[in-house]
Amino acid sequence: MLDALKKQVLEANLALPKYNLVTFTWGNVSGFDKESGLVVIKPSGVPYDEMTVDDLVVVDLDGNVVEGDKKPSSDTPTHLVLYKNFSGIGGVVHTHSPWATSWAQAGTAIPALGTTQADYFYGAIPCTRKMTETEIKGDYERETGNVIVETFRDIDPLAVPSVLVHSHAPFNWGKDPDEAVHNAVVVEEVAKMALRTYQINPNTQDMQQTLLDKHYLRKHGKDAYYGQ
Ligand SMILES: O=C(CO)[C@@H](O)[C@H](O)COP(=O)(O)O
Repeated sequence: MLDALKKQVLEANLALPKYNLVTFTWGNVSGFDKESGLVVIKPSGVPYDEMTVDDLVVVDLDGNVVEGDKKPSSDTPTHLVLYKNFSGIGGVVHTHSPWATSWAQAGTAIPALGTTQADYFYGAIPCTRKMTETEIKGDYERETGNVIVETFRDIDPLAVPSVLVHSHAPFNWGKDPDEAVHNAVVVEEVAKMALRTYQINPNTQDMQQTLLDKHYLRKHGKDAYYGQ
């Protein structure tokens, strides 16, 4: 079942080490099939260089395994909360990419300091609040999804396809697994750029609104000149 989606999800998972977004078996990618309401996700703890399409696991939105003989990713509950709450997304990626994870561990949103981030995120990449002891000791993965949804109460997840989970690492999404991985690569790049910008000039002001007013409207407004 879902052979085409399984191929996409496998390729997206194998792209994580290729783009240096993960070490060992860290991170995971899933894909959502709207028609069936089923999710294809990475098996937990399987090395990427050994992973095959037959290792992937198919679950329903309640987390029940529909197909597959391996345990699904330990982060499956987080992916499922995002699919249930962010309509229109078809792929979710979680990594521990070092630069973005550094911002997450600091509990700080990545400010938009330049046009690269403005192009993709039109502003800051948000960081969730710190999770409570109850949330952490409870169903941590499901509560991680809930705190992400809470963070996006006033943010359109289709406009800002990424978040830093406080003290943990980034989650990213997109219309499909491939776009979700693309966004994960960009988050890591802009996280690196922002950190280095502050190293060069600690007084760098957050350019978010300036970029939004000027750059965003020029490149993405009604008179957009960007792209074909
Ligand atoms: O965030 C974590 C662990 O802190 C997980 O994302 C692991 O990095 C990968 O877990 P599996 O997907 O292999 O279960």
